[in-house]
Amino acid sequence: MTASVPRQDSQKNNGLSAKFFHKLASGVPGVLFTYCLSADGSQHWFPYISNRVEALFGLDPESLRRDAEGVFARIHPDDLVGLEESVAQSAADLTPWCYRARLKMLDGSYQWYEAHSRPERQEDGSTIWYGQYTNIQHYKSLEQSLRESEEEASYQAQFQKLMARFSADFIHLGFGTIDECIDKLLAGIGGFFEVDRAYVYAFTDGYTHMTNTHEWCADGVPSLLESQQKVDIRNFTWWQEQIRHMANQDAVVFVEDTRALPPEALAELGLLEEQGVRAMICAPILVRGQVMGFFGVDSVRVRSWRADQSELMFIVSGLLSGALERNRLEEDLVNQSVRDPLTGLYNRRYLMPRLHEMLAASRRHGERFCLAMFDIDHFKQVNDSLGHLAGDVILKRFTTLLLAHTRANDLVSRYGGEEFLLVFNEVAADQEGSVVTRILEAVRGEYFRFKDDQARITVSAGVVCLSEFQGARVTPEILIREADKRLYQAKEGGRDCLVDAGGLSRP
Ligand SMILES: Nc1nc2c(ncn2[C@@H]2O[C@H](COP(=O)(O)OP(=O)(O)OP(=O)(O)O)[C@@H](O)[C@H]2O)c(=O)[nH]1
Repeated sequence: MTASVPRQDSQKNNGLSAKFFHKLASGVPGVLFTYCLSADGSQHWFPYISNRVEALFGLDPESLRRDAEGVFARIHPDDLVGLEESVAQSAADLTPWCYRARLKMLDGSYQWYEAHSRPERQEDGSTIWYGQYTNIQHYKSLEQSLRESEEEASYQAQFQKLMARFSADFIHLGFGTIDECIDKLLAGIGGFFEVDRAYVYAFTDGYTHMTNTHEWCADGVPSLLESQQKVDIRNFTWWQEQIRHMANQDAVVFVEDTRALPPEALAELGLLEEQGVRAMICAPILVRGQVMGFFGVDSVRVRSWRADQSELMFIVSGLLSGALERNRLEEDLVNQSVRDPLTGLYNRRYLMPRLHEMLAASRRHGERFCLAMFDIDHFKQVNDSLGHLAGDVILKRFTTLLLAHTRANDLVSRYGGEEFLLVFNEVAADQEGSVVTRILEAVRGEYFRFKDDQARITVSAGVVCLSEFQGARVTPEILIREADKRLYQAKEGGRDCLVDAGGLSRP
């Protein structure tokens, strides 16, 4: 359809009716036309096209009567091939030609038009269509906004569904499963928001440091969890300001392009650049009214967040806040029931089931451990001479010494009044005493201060190890009874000493 040939006006002989027809055509909203395509498809023209084509597209009807190319040049490039194919098809089988395409208007914008026409074959083999095309932009816009609102409704519905699922997970949270639940939530939300990272951070008191506690990363996005432990944020001026906003105004931190951050965020920008973060949103996590941390999402590209993204972030951070608050309450309750309030050490209620578990594990895997029972010597005298409060201070100080001379995975508990029980992994043969010896020596060298008074105390210990029982079935009660018996022997032996399988020794 490239060549053009001058044509005679086929309606030349019909002056009167043509005049009438022009009037009629100028009254209808669309463009009326007859369109002719030569038999070989090489030439096309509009024998008639109503004058509105000039007002709408600035095209001269006269020249279109010779060559239709002017109209075709106005068709949106994405619609042109399909339109030409549909014309060829209609010419081949003489089915009505109906098509929707975008046309370039006088102001340069594209608007949707819909054409309806019927073809007729001419004697010379050419095809002529009689029809009209009308502007359907209004319907298209309506259709588009309908589609968008449907998509929006389905987005909202999916988000609600996701939240409902995670709320149920958090409500039925089993003890010790909160981390797993948070990880699942981050994965679900990260995927839904189509972000590169979703995470939870915890602040230290006074907002001096922050630690990444949970993280989800999209495929191929590197994890930051390990590098984001105890990050010193004291020099992050801008970030400190954001924390204040989160705390006071319940605000979210909303960043669509990190490079547009204000100049005072220079240090923060350095860190974000290092991490490859270009956009982020963070919402506060509040526990008991305090900002304890934040929930955030990152994008490695600049991002235009949804207008309601802040609200959605708040819904997620609210869910996290509730779950963390409840979890903390439960942990407090459990702690209160298994910890001694004076020293903070585990009590007997915690110790006994743990010992059962350790013995069962030892039967399965052959792990050995030892048990040392300590008792402060002449503690009654300390109480009597310095007072009960001074006695308490000594018990607390002795606890600190015990913890300082044991390892994190040793089990330290307050067994009774001034009796403490230490369970520690069996060390090399003949070395069992060394852990206990160190503690006895540390206590002996310590000045216990209370107001203006100071006291020196000693402790005695009875030590028993699992290996002594050579495979015989052992219970926690048997072990404790044996340790207690040896402790008594240590007291009998003059105190400030320990008794183990090898007998009494005084370090
Ligand atoms: N201050 C204080 N004293 C406690 C606490 N629990 C137990 N005691 C005291 O610890 C003392 C233990 O005394 P005894 O069992 O007679 O033994 P002891 O004086 O330490 O003598 P030996 O064990 O034989 O060296 C008692 O006076 C208890 O009242 C506590 O929580 N605080």
